[in-house]
Amino acid sequence: MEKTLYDSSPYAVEMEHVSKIYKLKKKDGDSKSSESFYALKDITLKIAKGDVVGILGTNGSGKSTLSVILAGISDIDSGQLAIHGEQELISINTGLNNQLTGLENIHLKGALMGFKPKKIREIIDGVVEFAELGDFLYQPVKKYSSGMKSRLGFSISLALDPDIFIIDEALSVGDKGFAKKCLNRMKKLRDEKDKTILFISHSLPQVREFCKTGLWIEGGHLMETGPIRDVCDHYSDYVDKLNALPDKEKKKNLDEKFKERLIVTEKKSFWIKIFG
Ligand SMILES: Nc1ncnc2c1ncn2[C@@H]1O[C@H](COP(=O)(O)OP(=O)(O)OP(=O)(O)O)[C@@H](O)[C@H]1O
Repeated sequence: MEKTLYDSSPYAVEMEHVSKIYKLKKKDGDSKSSESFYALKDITLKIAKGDVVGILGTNGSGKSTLSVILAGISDIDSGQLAIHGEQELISINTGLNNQLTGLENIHLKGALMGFKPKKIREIIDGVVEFAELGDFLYQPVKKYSSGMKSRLGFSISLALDPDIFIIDEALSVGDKGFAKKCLNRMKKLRDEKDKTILFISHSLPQVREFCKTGLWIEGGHLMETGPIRDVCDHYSDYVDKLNALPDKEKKKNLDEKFKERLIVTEKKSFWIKIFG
């Protein structure tokens, strides 16, 4: 992945023919073939700096795969990718260290970002205030509920002030009050700073209200990008039609989608003959 910071590119993200392949576990023990699976297939897109993009798609379509690739956590298997700016992924799986306390996690994340201790001390107050975790801050994260982890992860990411926020379903855990507070903060960032925000959510009303651009992925393919209203309408029609299908047809559709993404490679067998 090419990563260029503080450059003059009008884009935060440029992807060309990007594919991501995962190996599948064998179900029948057949050693002659190995199966892999396109989590994303041939994705070409550009995301402008300062855009707020809603990423839509049914379960398993590849949204989280895209989010970890854009966050620089996962490599691509083919194609080209350029990220212009510092990015932070905020997800349910927040990347916190479970053995450390909340406070220690803030120190660790700051240190990993290359911040000096003074700068880390400066951001701690902001994190503590936003997360509202009280004395839980001094408890190991393994004692946290998923909502509390989300609070801490979200607050740390906000304090790190990246150029690109990637929010993967992070607002679907935790209580409504905190989700509202996060959304309000993100709206402020959207309106006042030139941050790029990539927002993955199954809540269409939230996406419609918050985002400018829509990006719809289905079965690992890019279906559509465009104004958020259009993409939401088309996606919503698609989901309605899918849900109206009888169960047998739904299963057929899922099986077909799976087959389209499957890569089967025949392995050659080598026999070594030992002549005595
Ligand atoms: N580490 C992995 N190893 C193998 N397969 C994976 C891995 N991660 C994801 N997949 C598969 O890749 C596909 C895309 O998964 P992904 O999590 O990106 O979908 P998603 O759109 O985020 O789904 P959801 O809305 O359910 O969160 C799925 O079929 C999933 O089973």
